[in-house]
Amino acid sequence: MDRPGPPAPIECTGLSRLFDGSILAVDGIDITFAAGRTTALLGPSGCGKSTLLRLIAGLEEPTAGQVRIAGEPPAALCRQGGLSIAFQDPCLLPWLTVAKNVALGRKLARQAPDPQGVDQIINLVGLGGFQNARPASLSGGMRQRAAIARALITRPRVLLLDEPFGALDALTRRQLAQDLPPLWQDQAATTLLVTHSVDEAVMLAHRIVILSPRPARVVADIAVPLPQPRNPESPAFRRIVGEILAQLARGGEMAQSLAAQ
Ligand SMILES: Nc1ncnc2c1ncn2[C@@H]1O[C@H](COP(=O)(O)OP(=O)(O)OP(=O)(O)O)[C@@H](O)[C@H]1O
Repeated sequence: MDRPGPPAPIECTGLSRLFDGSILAVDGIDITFAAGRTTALLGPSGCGKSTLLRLIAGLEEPTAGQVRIAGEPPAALCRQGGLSIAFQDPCLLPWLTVAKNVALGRKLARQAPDPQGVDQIINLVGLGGFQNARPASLSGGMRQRAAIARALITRPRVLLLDEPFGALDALTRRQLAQDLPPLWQDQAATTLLVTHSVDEAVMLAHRIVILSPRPARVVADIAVPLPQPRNPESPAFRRIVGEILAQLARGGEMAQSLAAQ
C-alpha cells in the first residue's frame, strides 16, 4: 500500500471555537502532538472534545487561532488523502459490501484502487471471510472494525478517532481496544483518540490530555510510559488510572473556581 507521506505533527495555536455568538466550546488551546504518537483526549461530556477534533480535521473553522499539520492547514493534508477520521457511528454505506466500503476510503482520498490492500486490511481487522457481506448482516463490533479498516486503507499520516468504540458493549469494546491499536500503531500515524473511558485511554495512548469542562482548556498532560501490550490489572496501570481520575475531578473544580471569578 502506498502512503501519502510520513506521520505528521499537529500544532494548535491559540485555538478557539465559539458557536452561535455565545457558546465557547474551545478556548485558546496551545498544544502540539508529536508525529507518530497516540494521544487520548479525555474530559467531561460536552466539554469540547469533538469540536477540538473537528477543528484539527478542518471540519470546523476556528474563531481564533490556527491548526497546522506538518506546517500546513488541515485542508492540504485532506486533499492528499493524508487524514482519516472515524466516528462512533461507523457510517458504512448499506448497499455496498464490506470490501467496497473499505475501498471507498481510497476512492474518496483520490488514491488508486488497491484490491489486494483492501483484502489485507480486512483480514487484519479480523473480518476475513466477510469481504462480500453487507453492513446489515454484521454486528456492531464488526461494523466498527470495517470503519477502522476504511480509515486505515489510505495509510493516513493523521488518524482521528472520535469515540470509535463508544456505542459497543463492554466486552466487544475491550476486544476491539486490544485488537485494533497494534494496527494503527504499526502504521505509526499521528493518532488522536477521543474517549470517555479512562481505562481505554491508558490502554492505548502514549499520552493523555485532560480537558476542562466547557470551554475546553488543557488541564493536565500525562505521559503513559508503560510498554505495550498493557495489562489493565497491573499496579502501574491502576496507578495511572487513579492519577487521571483525580485530575479529571480537579479539572472540574478548577473550572468552577474560574467561572466564579
Ligand atoms: N455546530 C454546533 N452549533 C452549536 N453548538 C455546538 C455545535 N457543535 C458543538 N456545540 C456545542 O459545543 C459544546 C461542545 O460540544 P462537543 O460535541 O465538542 O463536546 P464533547 O466533549 O465532544 O461532548 P461529548 O463527550 O458529550 O461527546 C457543547 O455545548 C455543544 O452543544
